[in-house]
Amino acid sequence: MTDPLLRVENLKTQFFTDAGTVRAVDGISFEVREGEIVGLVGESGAGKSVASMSLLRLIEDPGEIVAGEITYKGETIFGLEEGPDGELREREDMLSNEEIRTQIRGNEIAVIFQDPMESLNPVFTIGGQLREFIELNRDLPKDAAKEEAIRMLREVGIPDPEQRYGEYPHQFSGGMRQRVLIAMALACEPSLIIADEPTTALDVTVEGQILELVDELQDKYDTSFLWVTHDMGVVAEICDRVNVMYLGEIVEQAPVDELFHDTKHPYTTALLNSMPRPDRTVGELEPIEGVMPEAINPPSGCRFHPRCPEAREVCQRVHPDAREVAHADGHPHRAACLKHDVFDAGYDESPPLETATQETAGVPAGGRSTGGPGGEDGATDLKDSVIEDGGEPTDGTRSDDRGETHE
Ligand SMILES: Nc1ncnc2c1ncn2[C@@H]1O[C@H](COP(=O)(O)OP(=O)(O)OP(=O)(O)O)[C@@H](O)[C@H]1O
Ligand code: NI
Repeated sequence: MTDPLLRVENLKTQFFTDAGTVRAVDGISFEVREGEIVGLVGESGAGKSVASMSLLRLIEDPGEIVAGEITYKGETIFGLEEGPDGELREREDMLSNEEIRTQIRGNEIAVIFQDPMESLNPVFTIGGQLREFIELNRDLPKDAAKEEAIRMLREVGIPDPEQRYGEYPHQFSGGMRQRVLIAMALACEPSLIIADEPTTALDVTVEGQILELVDELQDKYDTSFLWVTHDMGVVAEICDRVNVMYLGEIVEQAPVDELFHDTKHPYTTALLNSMPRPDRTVGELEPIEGVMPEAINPPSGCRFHPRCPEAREVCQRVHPDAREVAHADGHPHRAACLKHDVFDAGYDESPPLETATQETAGVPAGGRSTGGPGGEDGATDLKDSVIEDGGEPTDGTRSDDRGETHE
């Protein structure tokens, strides 16, 4: 296999606040290969945005990348080595801020954020901003840049682009503005686009259209994406492979079909069970019990154990790293859960823990069995629907969960 486009190894990003050290990203490893759409999914506060900002070294004070390695096309975006004094220092071959700004950002790796109004200036026309961006980044004369801007607007499905070119951001709908940002991201033909919840603020129909557009453009330009979302429905729609994040860690990593059909981490199961689906009424949804703890003081052992229906005593003590538990489509399926044999942690012999989830899960109406050896029926349920209904696992009900899971 060829080298991945982007390789992230054991990345740690922390914020040094008065209240303590926030371990926002705590040792994550993943790759994005050429032409892939890779998901980063998890609840609010999991560390998805901090992880994606770290990739372009956009973390600001009091935050800092404290460990790990980020490699893009063989270039070191971040890396540490031990200096002569024994202290860690930045590696010599690490790109400078200037190099990141001029050679990587925009040209090689573009970013699309959730709120287009943050990226678009309200006092300049859409076309003017896009043209200027193209002029600066592609070294084209004004006329050619304008032509290219109009072409890009058409490419992302803005009707009547010559006309809309002269309009201001407030004259565009949310979905149209997001299309403009996609045009801007694509304008320099980057190899990788990092998209941080770019469709979260949109209604479901518009979101669907944008996801379709991304799929099309991805096919055409062979751009790779790192797609950040809290929504498993979005993951099912566009991702090839997915990383599930919980409290700063990647707890499961697999090709998307494999993740949905053969879920290996109870947190992923919980995320999938909390996802609206056409075959379920809202009343049948099972919200994940409890709230994610603070990243300042994460729980001992497995960080998910206080909320996990399958937690055993050992899960309080032993911290699982993500290990390969299966292999699918030429990719490893990794999970950080002690119940798997590869951990050899004595899970089977360990007494079940009384977690909040297990107490409430006993209520018959919930339909979910208590933890213990047979506690995987959540996952079994899911096998029947999500993928089999043709990649449309969600419907109009999806917007319902937005307010609750994001912000
Ligand atoms: N500037 C900052 N100072 C202190 N803590 C921060 C800062 N930025 C982020 N954090 C913390 O880092 C952790 C991860 O935040 P992050 O924004 O990456 O989560 P997320 O997964 O993107 O969530 P969401 O879905 O809400 O966007 C959180 O605990 C957050 O409070
Ligand atoms: Ni975020």
